[in-house]
Amino acid sequence: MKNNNFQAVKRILVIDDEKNMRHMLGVMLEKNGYQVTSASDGLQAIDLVRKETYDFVLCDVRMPEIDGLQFLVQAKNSLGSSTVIMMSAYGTVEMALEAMKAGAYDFISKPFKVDEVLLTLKKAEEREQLKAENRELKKIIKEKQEGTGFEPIVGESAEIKKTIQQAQKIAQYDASVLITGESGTGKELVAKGIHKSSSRGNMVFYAVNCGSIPGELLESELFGYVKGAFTGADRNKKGILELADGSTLFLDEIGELPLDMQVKLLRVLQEKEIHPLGAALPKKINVRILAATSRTLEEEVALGNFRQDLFYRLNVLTLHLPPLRERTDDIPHLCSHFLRKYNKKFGTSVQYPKGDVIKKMVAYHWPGNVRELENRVQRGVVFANGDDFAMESLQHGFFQEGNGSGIIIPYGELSLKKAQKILEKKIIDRALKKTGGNKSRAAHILEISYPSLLNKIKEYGI
Ligand SMILES: Nc1ncnc2c1ncn2[C@@H]1O[C@H](COP(=O)(O)OP(=O)(O)OP(=O)(O)O)[C@@H](O)[C@H]1O
Repeated sequence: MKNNNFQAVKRILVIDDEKNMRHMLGVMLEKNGYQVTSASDGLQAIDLVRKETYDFVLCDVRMPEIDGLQFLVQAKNSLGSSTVIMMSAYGTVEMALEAMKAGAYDFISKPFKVDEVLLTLKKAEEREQLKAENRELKKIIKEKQEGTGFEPIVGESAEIKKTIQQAQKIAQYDASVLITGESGTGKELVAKGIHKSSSRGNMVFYAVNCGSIPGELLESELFGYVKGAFTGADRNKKGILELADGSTLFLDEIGELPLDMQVKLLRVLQEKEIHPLGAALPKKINVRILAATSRTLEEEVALGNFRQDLFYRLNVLTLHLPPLRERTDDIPHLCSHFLRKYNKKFGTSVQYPKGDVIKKMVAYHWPGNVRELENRVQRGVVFANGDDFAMESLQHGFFQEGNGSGIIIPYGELSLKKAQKILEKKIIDRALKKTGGNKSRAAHILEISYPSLLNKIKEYGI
């Protein structure tokens, strides 16, 4: 584990095979306020930079075992933002220049004066400070130009504001996220926001719906394959996990992922590596997984459809998107937003729906959530009469539940048992609709136990 703690004192690693040189540099640098660590060869230095973070590395060019250039190449991934300065003796300047091409900041020629070393370090420090300021300014400009990534999410309700606040926090941690919520509540929109406002925000956002790819294609789509892996594999193909290397992958409907794929995904999360079909060796990748589900994964775990270990892995940072019926304050804002969107798209100027329609919309249970609202507004614009919103697009289906009980007992049925079953089936149906398929909440509304609801669902084939 790297120690990346903030340090006010600058840390420096001196790599030189000459003991006297290490000693002289150590004394001189410590006297000037640096915290010095020494390594007598490149291999030992690689080990050190893997474990610790250094602000500067002063590295001799010519050394036994591996030379300074080889050290630079082999330690590249571990050096991070360390500034490397090469020390070259007579005859190794060429190599020092090569090292600069490979990423070293500067070189100083041996023998050098103490001031020369200090001046080079000072220059490098100033450059680092300028770079950091530049990064900060770029970030501010980017945020000003593009916003934080959550602007497309419309809503003024306390619920959605809280969700966005949580999402903004979550975005800063480079960990997997599980986003739950009924279909159409905006899980993908929030995932995009998390990606955009994260450190990976400049990269392309990748998304896959696990339920929409046939099982037999899923593995090659996600993990890729090498030429000859199976009949028809006439070239290497990168999977989406590899394409998303360095970026974010949104896995929608993760609950639909077949069990064998769940094992493979767990490996991605644990080992940070993928194994393309037919490949001899695994490949290291660095992808941030944002998974979403409209199912209750705890239930899927209990039913044996979802691996518990994968669930725990994903369930570290979670975000729940409340259904639209639980944040009805958003309805008028969303309605205006979609009206503007489709007026712009179709070049129309359809007016906001008149009358007490908003009241009715607020009372409706919105099983398809924001997506349903968007579709209804779009239809209202398309079928508008002049500038008058087509009201039937909003009203259709709104009052279905109010038209009588909707429960039909066959004429002449005298068995109380059978009538009770019909009634039970209908009420369970209704409760499941009301909770968007969430069985534990449905059981609560129905005032029966969860296992009893599962039994009835099975019995009635719901
Ligand atoms: N708060 C919101 N503001 C604006 N548009 C929204 C909002 N929430 C959802 N939408 C829109 O509604 C549609 C559905 O959203 P999205 O695809 O993000 O939902 P989802 O929860 O991922 O759905 P599913 O589970 O079915 O994939 C999209 O067109 C999205 O842009």
